Amino acid sequence: MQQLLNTLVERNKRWTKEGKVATYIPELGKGDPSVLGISIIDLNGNLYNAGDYKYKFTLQSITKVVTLMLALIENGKEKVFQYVGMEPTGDPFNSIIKLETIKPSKPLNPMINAGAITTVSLISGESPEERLHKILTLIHKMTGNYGITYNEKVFQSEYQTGDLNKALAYFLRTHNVITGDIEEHLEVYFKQSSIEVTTEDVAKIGAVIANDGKDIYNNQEIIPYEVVRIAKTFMVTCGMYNASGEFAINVGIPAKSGVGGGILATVPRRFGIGVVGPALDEKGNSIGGVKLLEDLSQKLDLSIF
Ligand SMILES: NC(=O)CC[C@H](N)C(=O)O
Repeated sequence: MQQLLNTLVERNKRWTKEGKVATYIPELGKGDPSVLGISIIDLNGNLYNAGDYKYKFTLQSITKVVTLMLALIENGKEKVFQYVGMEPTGDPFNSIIKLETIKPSKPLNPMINAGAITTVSLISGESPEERLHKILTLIHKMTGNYGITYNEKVFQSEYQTGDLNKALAYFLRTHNVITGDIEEHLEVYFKQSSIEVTTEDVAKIGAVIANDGKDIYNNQEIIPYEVVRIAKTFMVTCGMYNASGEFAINVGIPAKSGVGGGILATVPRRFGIGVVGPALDEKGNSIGGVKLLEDLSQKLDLSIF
C-alpha cells in the first residue's frame, strides 16, 4: 500500500499544474498549488500517508457533511428535510438561481452553500461559540485529534468577502427557511468552513463513516448508522458539486470536496481517505486529488457500483 501511494502521488503530481488555487477567499489564494498528499486508513487502524500529507488546509465544504450529521442527530430526519431538499442541483455550489425558481423556496440539498447555511441554522446553542463547539466536538471525536480548531485568518477572510453567502442567508430568511439571527448563523457557517486539518484527520473522519458511524478503535457509536447512511448518500449524489456524476463513474465512492483543496472519501466497510491538492479544476475540485483517487480506485477496486 505504501509503495502504491508513493507511486500514485508521484504520477499525478503533474496535474496540479493544470489547476488554480481558489482566490475568491483571499486567504485561500495563499495555498500552495504544487501540493498533493494523501492519507488512507483501514478499519483496523493501519494508516498510510504519502506526498504532502503534513500540509494544513481548511475543510471548507467538506465540513458540510459533519454539519449535516449534527443537524440530523439534533433534529431528526423529518425536521431537517422540511427545510432542505435531497436532490442534486447541477449548479455551482454557491448558486442562488434555484432558490428563486423552485417553489416553495428551499435549498435543493445540504451540500451546497444555501443548504449548509440552513443545516447550520438548525444546530442549536446559546451562542455562536457554543454551536461551533458542538461541530468541533464531533470532529474531535471522529478524528481523535482534540487540537483541531478553526483558522482565524481564513475565517476573517471568508467573512469579509462572503457577500454571496450573506445574500443566500438573508434570501432564505425572507422565505422562512431560516429563522433567527442571520449574522450569528453566518458566523458559525464561516467558522466551520475555516476548520483546519491535515489529510490524516480527514481520513479518520472517512473511517468513522466507513465503519457505519462507529469509532474504529473501540467500536463505540459516535454517529447513528441512519445518519451516516444519509450523509454517505449525499456524498455520492452531491459531494463533488456539479461533477458528482462524473466522479461516481470514474471513482465510484462517497466523497466530499472543499475549495481548500481537500477531499474526504470513504469506502464503506474498508477505508477512510483524506486527500489534499489546493490547485482546483474549473468546478472547484482538487484537480490532482481527483486524478489520484481515480487511479487509487482502479488499483484497489474501490468503486461501490
Ligand atoms: N465549495 C466550498 O468549499 C465553499 C465553502 C466556502 N466556505 C464558501 O462558502 O464559499
